[in-house]
Amino acid sequence: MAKVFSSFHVENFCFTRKLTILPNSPHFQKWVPNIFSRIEPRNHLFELRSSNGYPLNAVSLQDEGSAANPLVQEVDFPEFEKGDSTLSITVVGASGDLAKKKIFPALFALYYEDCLPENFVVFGYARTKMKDEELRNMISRTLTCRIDKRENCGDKMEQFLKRCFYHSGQYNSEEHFAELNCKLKEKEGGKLSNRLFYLSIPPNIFVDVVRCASTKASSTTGWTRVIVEKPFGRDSESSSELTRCLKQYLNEDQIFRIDHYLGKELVENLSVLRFSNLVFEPLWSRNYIRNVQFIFSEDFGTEGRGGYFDHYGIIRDIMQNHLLQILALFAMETPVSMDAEDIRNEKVKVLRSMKPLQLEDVIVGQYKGHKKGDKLYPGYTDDPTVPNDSVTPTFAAAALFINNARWDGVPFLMKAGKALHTKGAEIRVQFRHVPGNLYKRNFGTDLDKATNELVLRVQPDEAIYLKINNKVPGLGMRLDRSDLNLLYKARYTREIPDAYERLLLDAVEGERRLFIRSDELDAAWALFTPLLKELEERKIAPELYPYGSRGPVGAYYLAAKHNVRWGDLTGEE
Ligand SMILES: NC(=O)C1=CN([C@@H]2O[C@H](COP(=O)(O)OP(=O)(O)OC[C@H]3O[C@@H](n4cnc5c(N)ncnc54)[C@H](OP(=O)(O)O)[C@@H]3O)[C@@H](O)[C@H]2O)C=CC1
Ligand SMILES: O=C1O[C@H](COP(=O)(O)O)[C@@H](O)[C@H](O)[C@H]1O
Repeated sequence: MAKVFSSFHVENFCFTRKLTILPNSPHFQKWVPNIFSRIEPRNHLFELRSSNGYPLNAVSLQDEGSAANPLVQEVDFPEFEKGDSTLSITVVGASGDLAKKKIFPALFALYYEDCLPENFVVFGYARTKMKDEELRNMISRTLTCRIDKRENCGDKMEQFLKRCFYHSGQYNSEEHFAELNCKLKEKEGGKLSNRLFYLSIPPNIFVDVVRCASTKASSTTGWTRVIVEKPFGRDSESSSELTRCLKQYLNEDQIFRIDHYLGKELVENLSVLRFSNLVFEPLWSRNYIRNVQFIFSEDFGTEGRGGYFDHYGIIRDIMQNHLLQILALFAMETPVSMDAEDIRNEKVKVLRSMKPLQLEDVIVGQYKGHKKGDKLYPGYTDDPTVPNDSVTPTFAAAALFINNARWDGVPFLMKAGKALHTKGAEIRVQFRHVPGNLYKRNFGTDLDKATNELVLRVQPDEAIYLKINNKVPGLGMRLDRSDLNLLYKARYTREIPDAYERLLLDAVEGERRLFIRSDELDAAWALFTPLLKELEERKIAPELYPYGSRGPVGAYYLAAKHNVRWGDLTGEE
């Protein structure tokens, strides 16, 4: 008979029990049985951080149920010895930019934080010939991450590097993946093994790798999962074809399509802000919101990635995925729960309710060379890997609409560009004017300056601030716009994990909430594909803007057409 308890503390827990959530707790009904999965502290009752038999270190569970009405139950579970399973993470494309910049640092940070199971190994796989030692040198040489300044970083790094190995092979060679399989088995030592492959490679070789890895290097005892980087296709057709090909070798639940913006702290917080604060959700509709802006800006060009970029352009690189995903989270209806399927169901509904994008809803731009002082900044087409007559946009602004009861008529504006004056990403919510505003004359003729604005600064310097009108202290009545400001670095001492850390951990734990489901992807492509076709078939010339500027003026006209004034990432108004 299962033992029932209402409060529980676990120290160095080694998967000797399973906790299950009783059915009288509706939030938890979908909790996956059989495995220990991370439960988000979504009802503030638990935080479990482990999966599939891996040790949990110093986890504290607190249950607010009572003995009469318990929420947690301990049930029998076959005893597992500590360390009975292994996890391998194979980074395919280990010699590449993303692997060096993001994936290895994220793995090290997870290791440092004790988030990875006791038995885990990292394999690098690529064509470049390298010995294990060379991979280790590459990792330690290029590794910069938030852990750098921490205590014991050097010792931890030594331990981490001992777990890193390399295998050189072709991406379409079953034989080479069979060799990798042998090396993996050797490290696993006959234990139950779970395998995660991270495809950090150009998309044209995704299918080859998935074929070889799934036929020759899948786990035979545990799970096999594959993280697929973007771009996931270039349009509806190629994306469906890619999904079809991958599904010859993998089930949907093995595919983790990553969009690293979903792993950013502020983006994760969007749902918390909306659904756990009474002050926001009632305002979250056309009744109070005038427009919403999603802004992405980089102060550098496509340096070093021109060849890739020219095939995709900024709409595919940033808008169709990162900004659209944030928009969907922003605009979705309240999900039944915070479970992956419930959230993704709501996001798909938003995407499918969107008005088809037309040429008139978009403006495109491309940066040109610009001399500032002594320094000459190159234009996009100065890159030798980019054709001189390329019309690929490095900047785009778009006005999108959601045809549903909540958002009818509200412009959702997106703006994304490279080689602009600043780097940052923000969500800006501009509220309507106060009807019959008693202080109208204090604002002169520009009532826009009097409206409230909620800003979620995704990066850099994560912050949430609300612009409100306030009386300037003193005699007389003068108003100004001030900020209620939640600046993360002032409020929290904890470091913000990199998006790749969060997403890698989620993939290890089988948490799919922040990964893209295939129907979401279809809906996202359905929205952008006709527009992209038209832009490309008609070879619409982008408006040129100088490197380091604020982008094409066309973006201002587009916004003005919808009665919108862009917010400024630098805070200037
Ligand atoms: N870099 C970034 O900031 C971001 C990248 N991405 C995506 O992540 C993936 C990896 O990106 P990134 O690391 O920049 O890519 P790279 O161009 O650096 O490629 C990664 C590795 O793949 C191999 N490779 C490169 N080109 C080819 C080719 N034509 N045929 C076969 N193998 C090739 C190379 O390894 P070897 O020659 O040793 O086999 C290379 O080291 C891509 O899908 C990219 O779109 C997504 C977001 C950001
Ligand atoms: O996916 C991509 O994202 C990066 C920007 O990511 P960030 O986390 O540094 O903001 C962008 O530079 C790249 O072009 C794009 O492919």
